[in-house]
Amino acid sequence: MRQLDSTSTRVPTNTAPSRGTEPVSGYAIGDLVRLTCESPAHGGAFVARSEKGVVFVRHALTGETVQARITDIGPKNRYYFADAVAIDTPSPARREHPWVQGNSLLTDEERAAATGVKELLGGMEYGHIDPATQRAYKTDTLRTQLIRLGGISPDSPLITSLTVEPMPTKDLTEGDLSWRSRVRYTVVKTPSGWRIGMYPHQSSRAVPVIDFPLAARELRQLNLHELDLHGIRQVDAALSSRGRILIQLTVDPRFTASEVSQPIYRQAEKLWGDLAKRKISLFFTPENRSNAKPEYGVRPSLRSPYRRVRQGDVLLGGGLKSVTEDVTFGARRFSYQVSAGGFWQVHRCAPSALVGTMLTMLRPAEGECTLDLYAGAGLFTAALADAVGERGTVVSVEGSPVTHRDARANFAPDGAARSESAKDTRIEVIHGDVARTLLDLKTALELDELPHIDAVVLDPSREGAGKKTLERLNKLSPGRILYVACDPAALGRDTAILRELGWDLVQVRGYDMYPNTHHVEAAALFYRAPARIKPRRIR
Ligand SMILES: C[S@@+](CC[C@H](N)C(=O)[O-])C[C@H]1O[C@@H](n2cnc3c(N)ncnc32)[C@H](O)[C@@H]1O
Repeated sequence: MRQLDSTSTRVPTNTAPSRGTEPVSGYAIGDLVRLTCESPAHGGAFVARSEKGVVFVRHALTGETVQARITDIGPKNRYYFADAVAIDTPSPARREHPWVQGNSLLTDEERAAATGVKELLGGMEYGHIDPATQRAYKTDTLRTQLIRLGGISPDSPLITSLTVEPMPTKDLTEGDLSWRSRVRYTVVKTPSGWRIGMYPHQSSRAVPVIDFPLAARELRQLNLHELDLHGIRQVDAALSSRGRILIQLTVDPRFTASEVSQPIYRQAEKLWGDLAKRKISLFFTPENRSNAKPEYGVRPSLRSPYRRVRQGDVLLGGGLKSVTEDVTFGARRFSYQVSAGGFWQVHRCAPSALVGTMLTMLRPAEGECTLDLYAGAGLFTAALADAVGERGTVVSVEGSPVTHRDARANFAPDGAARSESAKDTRIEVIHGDVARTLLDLKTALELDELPHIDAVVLDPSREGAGKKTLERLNKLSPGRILYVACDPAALGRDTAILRELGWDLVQVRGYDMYPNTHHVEAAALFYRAPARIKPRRIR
């Protein structure tokens, strides 16, 4: 552990500036300062006030006095960013960080001795906090964004009864770790070859990563850091609910997939044995497909059964370029095709938890017309179709071409994601931008090509849906909206817009879907004002 001698190091304290004194000059990057941390800020740092301005301290806890190294400076020296490197008064909620590369209390030398890499990595910025306290911070963040940005009263039962709920850990091997069924690494050049890498916080220079405890055990056991990934730009590894592993390797545009795939395949065989037997597929695909050189008929290995691949792609090992994901909710089971590089929820328990939440909050009923906006491969589409049945309708809208292709396959007449009761349900799978598609849906409503819309699921990416999309959605006069949010600030902003448009927030739930990071998921139900149901919390 880092030993700091505060008498020999410049360590200002965060006492308030006395009136009439000269303005103090700012901190410099690398300065070591002693600070007392207050509440968590959106983004994972903790607010500390000093005579030189506000400092956002990462790797700290509320109430702790820490010694922190300044890592970045905001405009006009108005605020600073710092990493806690030693703790003077540890919080009882502090625990040892489970990841050497993410532990800010180790010195560069200690991290380098353990892993060969000295830099501190992001991606697990709440790893030093016990899980209950992490959830308390996330509850606070969610409430704050709904109050400050969404305009909800702090006294509203929506706020006072809101708590971020834990995700089930039954499928996890190590409690609140190993929840990621998907991991993405960049590739970095090192003296020993090209290795998987991650970015330190606020850095554009990636460094090698040796292990990542949030990844599923099956993915960690691959020891991907041992592969020399010459010619690869990015690695996306996925573990399916059926235990298959699909690794997409995005090929640097200076190479072709056939050039780089064989050396990597040979290393993979040495590391993992027979890939087909171990159900591991390697899928090499050009970074920018439009620039990819056509490679007619290139099949570097015939050990795996022949599968159709696009020109320029190479598929080895288990021979899969998509996996099947099974999601169960109660007695129901939905199956989905998800391609390499296509969107799927990263927490292994998230798909079933989110489907359950959607069904209990939105309550789609037989015969209803529903929209699934930002639908991905159709996680909610399948459950909506099952609920509305053969007399009902689901319109599923997704913008990414790869993920849209998955949705099309999933909801084809014989698609795997259609349950028995959804065999004849009208499911429109649309590829397009949500805002743009809402204009087409308005026309379809006017032409009676679509029945009145009863219920909407809205699950946008981190930036939220935004004003244009919500205004257009409002013009369709749907009955109720379930907003699934992965960013509390975006949910706060969009809540304010919906309220201005005449919608009431009637129920909200939060989930700790990204343990050991500061991220949090929420589901918020809106009814057209005046609310048709009383705010309450459904368990
Ligand atoms: C948070 S994901 C949710 C996907 C899905 N609901 C699920 O849970 O699996 C958001 C999805 O919206 C898509 N997306 C983002 N912006 C979009 C836009 N403007 N129009 C259409 N789709 C968009 C992304 O490709 C991504 O698949």
